Amino acid sequence: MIEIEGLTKRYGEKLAVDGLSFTVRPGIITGFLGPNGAGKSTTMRMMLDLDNPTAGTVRIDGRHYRQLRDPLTYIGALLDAKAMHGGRSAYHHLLCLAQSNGIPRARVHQALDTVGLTAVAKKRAKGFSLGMGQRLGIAAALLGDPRILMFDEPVNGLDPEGIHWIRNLMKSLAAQGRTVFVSSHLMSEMALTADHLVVIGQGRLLADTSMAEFIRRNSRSYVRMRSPEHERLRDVLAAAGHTAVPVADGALEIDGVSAGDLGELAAGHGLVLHELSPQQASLEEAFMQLTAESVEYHAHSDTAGPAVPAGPAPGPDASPPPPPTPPPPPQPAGDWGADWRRKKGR
Ligand SMILES: Nc1ncnc2c1ncn2[C@@H]1O[C@H](COP(=O)(O)OP(=O)(O)OP(=O)(O)O)[C@@H](O)[C@H]1O
Repeated sequence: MIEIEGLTKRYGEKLAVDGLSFTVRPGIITGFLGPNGAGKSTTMRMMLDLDNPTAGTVRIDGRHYRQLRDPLTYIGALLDAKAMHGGRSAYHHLLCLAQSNGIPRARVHQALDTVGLTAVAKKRAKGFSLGMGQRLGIAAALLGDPRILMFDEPVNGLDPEGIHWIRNLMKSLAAQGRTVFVSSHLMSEMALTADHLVVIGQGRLLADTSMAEFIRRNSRSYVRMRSPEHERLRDVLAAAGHTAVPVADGALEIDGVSAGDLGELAAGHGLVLHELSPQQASLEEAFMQLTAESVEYHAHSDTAGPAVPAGPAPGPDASPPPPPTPPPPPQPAGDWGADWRRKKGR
C-alpha cells in the first residue's frame, strides 16, 4: 500500500504538486490520470525518493522509502525506460541492479523470461527498440519481486501488441495481490486497465474514485432531437414530463427515455424532426471536462499556429501577459465532476 498525505512540490514559482492526499491499495490497478504537466511524474519521483517534497509525506507499506532495506524488493518502478546504460547488455543491466540490491542472480533470468527478452539478453540495450527498452525497464521493476509496482506512462509509443502485453501484465500483477500504480494522460487507456482512478490537474486532486463509479456516472446515454418547430417540441417534451436541455447547435438533449419513445411522442403531435439520435457520452469527454480548467498546454483550434503554452507569451517583444486566472477551488473528492455536469445542465 502507498499512502500519500499533503504531498506538495514547488519548483521556484511553480507549484507542481499541491497538497495531494490519497491511498494506493493492493490487489487492484490504480490509474493515475492527468493532462500533460499535471504533476504525475513529479509525484511518482517523490514516491521513490528521487525528489524531495516541499511538504507532505509518502509511506510505502507504512514506512518512508529511505527506511526500506533493499527498496527494490518493496517497490519496483518504470519511470523512464531510456534511463539505462546503453552499452550494457540487458542481462548485465539487470545483474548490476540485482547485485547492488541484494537480489539473487536467478531473478535476472526470471525477470528476462517474464518480459520475453531471454533471446536478446546478451544484446546491448542501446540497440533495443522502444518496445524492447520498455520491456527491459519493466524487467528491472520486477527484479526484486516487489509487492508494489509503479509504471509512468508505460504504453507511450508502443505498438498494439506491446500495449496489449503491458495491460495483461499489470492485470496479472494486481491479481497476485500486488499494488499496481500506473500513470497515463489517456482516459481511454485507463478505462481498459484501471480498477480505481486518481485524477489530478495542476498538481491538485480532482477525483479519487473506483473506475466502475466513474463509468456509472459518466457513461451517460441520452437522445438528441432537432426540429424546425423547436419551441413546440420543447413544450411537447415538457408536457410529457421530459427535461430537454438545449445545446449550442440548436438540438435538445433528453435523458432517461429511448429514441423510439421520443419518436412516437413527436409523431403523435405531428412534429417534423430533423434529428432523432441516441448518444453515448465518452469517458474521454468526461475526463476532458473534469480537467478542462487545469489543462496547462492547449493547442490552437485554428491550424495556422503551433501549439503553445497557455502561460505568458515568450520573447522580448511579446505583449504583456494577461493576468493569471486564479485556479479553480479544489473539489471535494466525493462530488468530483459535479461542476461540469452543472455547466452542461445535467
Ligand atoms: N525539475 C523541474 N524544475 C522545474 N519545473 C519542473 C520540474 N519538473 C517538473 N516541473 C514542472 O512541474 C509541472 C508538473 O510536471 P510533471 O512532469 O510532473 O507533469 P506530468 O503530469 O508528469 O506531465 P506529462 O504527462 O507531460 O509527463 C510541470 O509544469 C513541469 O514543467
